[in-house]
Amino acid sequence: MTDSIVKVEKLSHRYSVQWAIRDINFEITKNGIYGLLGSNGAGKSTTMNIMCGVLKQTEGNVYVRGINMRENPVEAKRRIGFLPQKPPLHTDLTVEEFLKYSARLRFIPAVEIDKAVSHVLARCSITHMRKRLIRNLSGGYQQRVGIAQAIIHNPEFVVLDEPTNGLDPNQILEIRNLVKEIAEERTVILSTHILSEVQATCDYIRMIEQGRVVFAGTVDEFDNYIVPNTLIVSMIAMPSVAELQAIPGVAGVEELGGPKYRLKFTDGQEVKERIIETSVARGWRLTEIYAEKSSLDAIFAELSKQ
Ligand SMILES: Nc1ncnc2c1ncn2[C@@H]1O[C@H](COP(=O)(O)OP(=O)(O)OP(=O)(O)O)[C@@H](O)[C@H]1O
Repeated sequence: MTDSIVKVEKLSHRYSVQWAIRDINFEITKNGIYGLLGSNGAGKSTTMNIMCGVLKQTEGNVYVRGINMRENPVEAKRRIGFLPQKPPLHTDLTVEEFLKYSARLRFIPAVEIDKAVSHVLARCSITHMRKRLIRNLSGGYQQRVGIAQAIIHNPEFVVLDEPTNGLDPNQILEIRNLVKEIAEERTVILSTHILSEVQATCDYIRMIEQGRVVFAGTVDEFDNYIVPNTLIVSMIAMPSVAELQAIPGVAGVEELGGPKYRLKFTDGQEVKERIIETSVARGWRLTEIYAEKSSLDAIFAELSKQ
């Protein structure tokens, strides 16, 4: 069997005249949780809808385990589970009725449906809710039902479009944990416009802006993408701001309270050595100096500009 779990090749889509996504390429060959990150309107849902075969692309191809979604959608979709941005829940059904219905839609043989439903009820911790009408469930439980229908046919690849959108903080944590659990057995790709969501849940990031992929890598690589340009320093004998500013390479000084400063610098590592040397020479008694990591928000803003 091919190593390629999913491959997106030169994918472009135009709704009317305007391109929603343009030339998206990526391949997933390793299990893990992949975050598709982008601001509103970046093209995440369009990409996911095409990957799952619910929208026909204008150009390009999607392969699931080497099967072309356009040419052989039934076979490709067997391997994919999908939770769209608006979960396809029939709210007048009970949880159990809805999952049985989903199982039939996924061609699960009649004799295996009860077992499949029991399995996903347990997996998503909703067994005790199985007789409840979906419309009476909280947002968090409805989302669990949405995830349960996405994995009812035990797909090896699961696509979740903004799975924590609209949930309260406790529900968000619960859904994140559930996503991590289901990813132990399969590959998951989820979309979000929230940076902390990716950091908390995902192993890898694809960032998409204005319909194009602008970053692909691990969460750590993403975090380090922009070289830090600030240092945090603490000193026992605090110098004045003017004295710090006079050190060549220091472009700005911000007092952080206590014996702590944030120094903006312009010329890489050398400035750190200069600060240490000056501190020793003038008896400032430096206790701490480290480069500050760029916040994900800063990286996001930087990448969005490209
Ligand atoms: N059915 C449609 N008809 C016309 N334009 C559309 C349609 N759906 C999406 N678009 C446009 O395509 C672009 C990408 O939208 P898409 O929904 O894929 O983005 P997104 O990243 O998922 O954003 P969001 O998080 O807001 O859903 C946007 O400019 C959007 O307005």
